[in-house]
Amino acid sequence: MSATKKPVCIIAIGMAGSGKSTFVQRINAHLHARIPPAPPYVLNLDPAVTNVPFEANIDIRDTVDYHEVMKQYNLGPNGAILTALNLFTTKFDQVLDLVEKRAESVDYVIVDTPGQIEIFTWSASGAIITDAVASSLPTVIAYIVDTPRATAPATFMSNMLYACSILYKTKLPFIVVFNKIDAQPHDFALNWMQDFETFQEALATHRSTTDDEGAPTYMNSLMNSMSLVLDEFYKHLKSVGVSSVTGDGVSEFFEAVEASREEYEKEYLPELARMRAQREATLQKQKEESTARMLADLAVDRTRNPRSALQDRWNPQEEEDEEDDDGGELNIIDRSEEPWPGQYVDLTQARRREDSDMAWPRPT
Ligand SMILES: Nc1nc2c(ncn2[C@@H]2O[C@H](COP(=O)(O)OP(=O)(O)OP(=O)(O)O)[C@@H](O)[C@H]2O)c(=O)[nH]1
Repeated sequence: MSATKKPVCIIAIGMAGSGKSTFVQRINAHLHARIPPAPPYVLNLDPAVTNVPFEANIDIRDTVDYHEVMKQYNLGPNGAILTALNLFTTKFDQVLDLVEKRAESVDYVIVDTPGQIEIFTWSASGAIITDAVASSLPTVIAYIVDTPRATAPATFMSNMLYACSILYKTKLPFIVVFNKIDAQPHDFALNWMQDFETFQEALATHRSTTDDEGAPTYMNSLMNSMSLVLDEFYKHLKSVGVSSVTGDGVSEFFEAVEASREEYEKEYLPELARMRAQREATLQKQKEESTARMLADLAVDRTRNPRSALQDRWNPQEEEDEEDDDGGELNIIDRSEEPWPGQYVDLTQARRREDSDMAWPRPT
């Protein structure tokens, strides 16, 4: 790896049971088996997972105790996963520091995300982590699909709509990983993606897409329209078929990752720079507008009320006089340094104290 070449970060996202953890284990093993070995840097962001089938370099479970979060905040499982992720995100700068220290020696950083997909994809923490990683390393989303389950057109469509929403949210290079091809080859999915009419036929012949009288159901017509929308999304999509169990397709996956690195550099980075410049320009414009508004308000006030405006002007002489009065400093009084701090003095009983030079009034 050249000194300037940064590692690619692969963020593995997928519905529960899609085989995400098995996939992460498989690509981890694949990189270890390379000649020479290229062990990746692995992050586990799932606080609730009991067994991680791979050796994670950074594990959220070492930082946050998910069961303790449940108890302390009185939360259910999903709330606790989200809270654990939020807590971990507050320390994510340290994680990035550790990752950056390894940037010279690793080719890949792999991130496994919580099993409940929406906790990562639709939470502020997920967005913060993704943005933080993507602004320092070339980053690609690996969206894992359970291929045997996606043979039902409706499941396929909902998976693809989800993928599409993540793509539009992150704007990062995206690889759809059709997993479990040992159990179900993914050519049907490629067909559906290349030719939407084939998908519509599959929809029409699928039992649940017609009602009792044989007319297309609401879901059927919705999905027909959606497949037209998704057609555009499919055109820009990389997809590979993988078996996390046998290792089939893993090399093709890494070819897609390398292509994604180029895509990140050509498309995402300039876009990121453009967005940052735009954000700064907007902020600057807002600042200028609010200053101009304030000055305009002041001008109106002065025209309406010229006498008080005159009095309100800064007079350096006045300031000098004031400084003379109190030495120009705010005096902080520390009462604990008084001779008898906070002491109640009964004047009728007062006796002269040795260290006092005050003449106390005597009762008559
Ligand atoms: N046949 C086959 N089964 C697989 C493959 N990948 C994963 N599985 C199985 O799918 C099930 C789910 O796999 P996990 O890796 O636990 O899935 P996950 O998405 O991490 O699940 P969560 O822990 O809920 O996030 C397990 O029984 C795996 O053995 C594959 O490529 N082929």
